[in-house]
Amino acid sequence: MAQSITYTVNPGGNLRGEIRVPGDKSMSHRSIMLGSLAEGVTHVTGFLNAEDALATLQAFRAMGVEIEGPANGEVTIHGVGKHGLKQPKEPLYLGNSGTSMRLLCGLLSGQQFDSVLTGDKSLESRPMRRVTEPLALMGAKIETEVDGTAPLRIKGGVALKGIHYDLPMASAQVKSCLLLAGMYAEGQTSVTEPAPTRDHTERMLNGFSYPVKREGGKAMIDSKGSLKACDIDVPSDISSAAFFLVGASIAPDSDVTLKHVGINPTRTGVIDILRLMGANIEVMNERSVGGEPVADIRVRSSQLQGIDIPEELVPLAIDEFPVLFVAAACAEGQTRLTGAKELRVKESDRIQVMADGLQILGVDAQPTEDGMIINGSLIGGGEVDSHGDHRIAMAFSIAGLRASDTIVIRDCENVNTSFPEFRELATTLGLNLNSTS
Ligand SMILES: O=C(O)C1=C[C@@H](OP(=O)(O)O)[C@@H](O)[C@H](O)C1
Ligand SMILES: C=C(OP(=O)(O)O)C(=O)O
Repeated sequence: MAQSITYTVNPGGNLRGEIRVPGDKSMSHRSIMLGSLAEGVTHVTGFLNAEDALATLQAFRAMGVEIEGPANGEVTIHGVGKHGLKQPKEPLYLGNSGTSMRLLCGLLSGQQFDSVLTGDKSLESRPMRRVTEPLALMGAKIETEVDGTAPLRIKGGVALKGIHYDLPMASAQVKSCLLLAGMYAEGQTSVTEPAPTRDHTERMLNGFSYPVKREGGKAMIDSKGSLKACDIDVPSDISSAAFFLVGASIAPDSDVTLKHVGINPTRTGVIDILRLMGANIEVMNERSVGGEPVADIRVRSSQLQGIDIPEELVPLAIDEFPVLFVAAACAEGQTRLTGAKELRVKESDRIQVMADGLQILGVDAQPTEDGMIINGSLIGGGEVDSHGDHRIAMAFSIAGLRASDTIVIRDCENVNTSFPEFRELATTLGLNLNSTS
């Protein structure tokens, strides 16, 4: 078992400086998956060297793909083609990573061999029927535990057929799972989403010359294409940048520039929400890198105001709510989030766990079934539990900038799943954060 890490944040301070946060997690996963299935050698730069992305990388190595790196963010993938994966000798262990499990579940349903997907305690308690049910409609044979959780036992050698599926929830993982299965299905597979979600799978498939058609909220794929190796430059992860977008907004006298951040419009809800709250955020040097928009982002302190968060922004900021709740705690007036039930089935129940922690710190935070109501107030000190959820650990670290006393955060080891350099970069900018194990 991983060592238990505790963060201690001394109150106050400000954030100043220019940094580049690590590579985008969603794109790093997909670069390994698609690079492995491509014909030829794919070079990736900016790859996220963190546990979740490495879980995907190891899974493909276990299926016979030669992958060099990561070294300084560079990964070289010797693609085996769409039908070249080999049966893994052992179950594929995917750690804490929901994206790895759900996307792989679709991809492996179309292979000729059987496979088993496992994960840590958190991942093995997350709902998987959202992928196994539509895959079953395509003909896939997958066994789950009785409550629909992993381990997932996937039968190979099954003939998949294309379906149309209306997603019941806005989920890029479910959409991507079905598109990947659709690469092995007879006829067309199409997915309609109830609201836009991150579209890295569609963009990257096109980057690998695999046709994916899009019409409004519908994405369509069939099995006729093949993937051609390409070079991928993964930009910085806006979900990691988000901690500093909030931190520099709430801490007085702050001025931070975040370099080379991915600003795909399906990911920038955090900027929109913070701007609605009155944040001072400047998006500079916008450019396109490998089919994805990228920019440098400057953020300076401001007095945030409470708002009703527009529901259409929820899927576009889905991973940023833990730290947005901290922003709301520092805002003047009330902030209300609705339409965010999905937060309850992430690495932890992010509504309950954030509400519990904020209440311990003296904040008036009331959880609701699908969101939270927060009345801005002073943040005190205390001891909170991240429940092994990386984003909760980092969100409470940022709260320290406006706390009146020390905040102790338990169970922070999973920061390594998405942002191993968090403590180092945060302290470089000015956060008083110590880590002990
Ligand atoms: O497709 C992806 O890379 C992701 C999709 C989102 O999950 P859902 O599809 O479950 O909303 C997000 O929370 C996760 O961190 C990454
Ligand atoms: C929800 C997350 O990731 P995943 O679903 O891949 O575990 C996240 O990184 O916040």
